[in-house]
Amino acid sequence: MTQQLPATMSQSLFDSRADAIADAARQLAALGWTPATSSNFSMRVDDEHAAITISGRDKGHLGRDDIMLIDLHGHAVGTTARPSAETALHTQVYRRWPEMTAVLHTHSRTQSVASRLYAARGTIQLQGWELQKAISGYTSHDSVLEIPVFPNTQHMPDLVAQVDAWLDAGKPLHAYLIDGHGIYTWGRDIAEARRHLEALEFLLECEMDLRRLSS
Ligand SMILES: CSC[C@@H](O)[C@@H](O)C(=O)COP(=O)(O)O
Ligand SMILES: [Zn+2]
Repeated sequence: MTQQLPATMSQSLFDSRADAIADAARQLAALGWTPATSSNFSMRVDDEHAAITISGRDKGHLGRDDIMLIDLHGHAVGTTARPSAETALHTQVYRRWPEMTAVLHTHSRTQSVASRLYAARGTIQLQGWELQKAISGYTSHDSVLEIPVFPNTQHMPDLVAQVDAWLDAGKPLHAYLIDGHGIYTWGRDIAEARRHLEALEFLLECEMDLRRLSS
């Protein structure tokens, strides 16, 4: 793949983002959270651009050539490659929160099963778990951490609209599940996004264990 960069963007900047995405993806794939080419990952590069995984690639074996540049409206920049089918969900985060620089989307079994279990309710309310404090802004296990579960659709504008509606209602949002699909979360840097993802995976496992053991 040939990736032409804008004149104002250095190759080393783009490469550092591509390498960080590939590293994170490899580690998440090793955990079994990106089966069968699923999942997608991105990082902000500057105020107008992000680096994102090319659609359909094996996320456990990404190299620089599997990452491409887009603008914050999801258009390819300097390449004919096709960005992730779910690019609109990444650019939505970058447009809404200038401080966010990484978006991670995975398809673990836990995320997938939890999304189905709680889809009818439309939300998972986590409370009482110490690990809630791994989510930025949460300082106590006592607070309620609410993760919405949106219906799945192949039509990205509908998903984007559901996320917008949640935020426009003034509700906090650090992550969301999509029914039968997976999870999206983000962070001010990729380490924060990973911390959110790992904490949420753990919290969803705990909730489902509790449900299983108390039924
Ligand atoms: C391989 S099925 C999963 C896809 O439909 C999609 O949900 C996904 O996560 C990966 O899509 P991609 O276009 O590679 O970013
Ligand atoms: Zn997906």
